[in-house]
Amino acid sequence: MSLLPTEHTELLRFTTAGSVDDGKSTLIGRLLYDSKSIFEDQYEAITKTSEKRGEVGVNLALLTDGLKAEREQGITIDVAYRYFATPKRKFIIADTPGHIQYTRNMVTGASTANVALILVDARQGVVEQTRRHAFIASLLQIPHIIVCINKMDLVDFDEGAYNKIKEEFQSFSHKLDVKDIDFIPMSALLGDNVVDRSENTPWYEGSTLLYSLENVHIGSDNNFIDCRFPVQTVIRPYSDEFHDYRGYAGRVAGGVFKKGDKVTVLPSGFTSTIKKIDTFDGEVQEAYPPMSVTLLLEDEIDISRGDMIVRENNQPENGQDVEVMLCWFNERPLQPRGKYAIMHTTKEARCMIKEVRYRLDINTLHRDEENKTVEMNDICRVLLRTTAPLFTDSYRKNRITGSIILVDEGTNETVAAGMVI
Ligand SMILES: Nc1nc2c(ncn2[C@@H]2O[C@H](COP(=O)(O)OP(=O)(O)OP(=O)(O)O)[C@@H](O)[C@H]2O)c(=O)[nH]1
Repeated sequence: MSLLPTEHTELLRFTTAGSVDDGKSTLIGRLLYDSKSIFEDQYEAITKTSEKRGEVGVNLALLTDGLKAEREQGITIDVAYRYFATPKRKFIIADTPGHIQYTRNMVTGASTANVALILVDARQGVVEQTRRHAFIASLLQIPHIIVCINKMDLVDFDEGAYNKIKEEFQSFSHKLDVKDIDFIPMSALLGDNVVDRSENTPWYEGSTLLYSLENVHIGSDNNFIDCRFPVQTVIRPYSDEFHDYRGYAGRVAGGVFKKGDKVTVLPSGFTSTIKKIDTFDGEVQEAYPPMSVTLLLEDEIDISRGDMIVRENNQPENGQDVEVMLCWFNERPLQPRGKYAIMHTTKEARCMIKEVRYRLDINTLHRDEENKTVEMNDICRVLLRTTAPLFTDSYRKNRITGSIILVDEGTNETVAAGMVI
């Protein structure tokens, strides 16, 4: 039996969040090292660098320092992605810097994550940043949160310290919309409860971080109920062999599509039946998220990029007024009644910010309806008016059909990400 992950091994995406120096880099380094995901030569290189710097022991944070350097060069790469695998799962880590202003980094890194790791320094306890990160994780509907209570070695692995932080976190997280929260006492530096069970926390009955990451149930993180297929490309090869081939390629955003299913195409409203489902590896009988497939229909109907294939009795919202929670990314503040390009699944349109309903203070969750100036990293609720109808679901129901992005047409910069309410 091969111990290497196969292409069918489940993929889990997670993001890390914490204040500066809570130990994110050390934790990722420890995870990679103890799970044997780094190569000997990398380990030798960081051993040498640690010695040269006169550090005691090997500084595992150096493993991610290359990424840090990259990150610091510019805003465009301020979320660094890292990949590792164990025989059980493949992992993609979105590593975001912990600076106070960097809400947008977390939003970028977390929008597709299954799990968010929120680091807390055991000596500091829950701080403003912790609340902020928990709030963003709930806003982005990250299905699982693991609160990593780190640096337990500096509080003598005291159960009381751990319980106090856990209770403090729970006292505000119950107000947030998070389904699954776990707490793990650990020392990223020494490796306690990261990959190996710690002997220093006999009072802790939960699992190690790697065990949780390998076993957390992510199968139901996707929506398998409401059928949504945004058409990305119409495939119509111009060769004799395929002369009657006409397929619609894209990625399933929700539900299960089966051969023989009756479907409806938006916006035209035409109906047809699925004749065949093709993939890169050949024909399949059914398709579900996040598969990339090509659907072939029984009838010749006019379909183009940005259209959506759904079921007649279960359709998304279809309109030009869209209410969203926006996270503003740009240095130029939001322009009330400003016009932006809007991207939603495979569809592009233009929109105007019709009204800012309120700005949210994410530390207090207070809704400010007086001062509605929205600046970088602010979160606000707005009403958008689009030039063409969008087929949306609430973000709560579907993270793909429920998200939008706003782009400044002049500079081509992404200025905001939004979640449909
Ligand atoms: N004693 C102790 N020190 C730790 C632990 N984890 C990290 N550290 C130390 O805390 C400091 C900060 O760790 P980093 O991993 O660089 O922190 P970070 O959160 O990645 O910092 P930024 O990337 O700058 O946001 C380093 O000196 C680490 O050695 C731990 O579990 N115990």
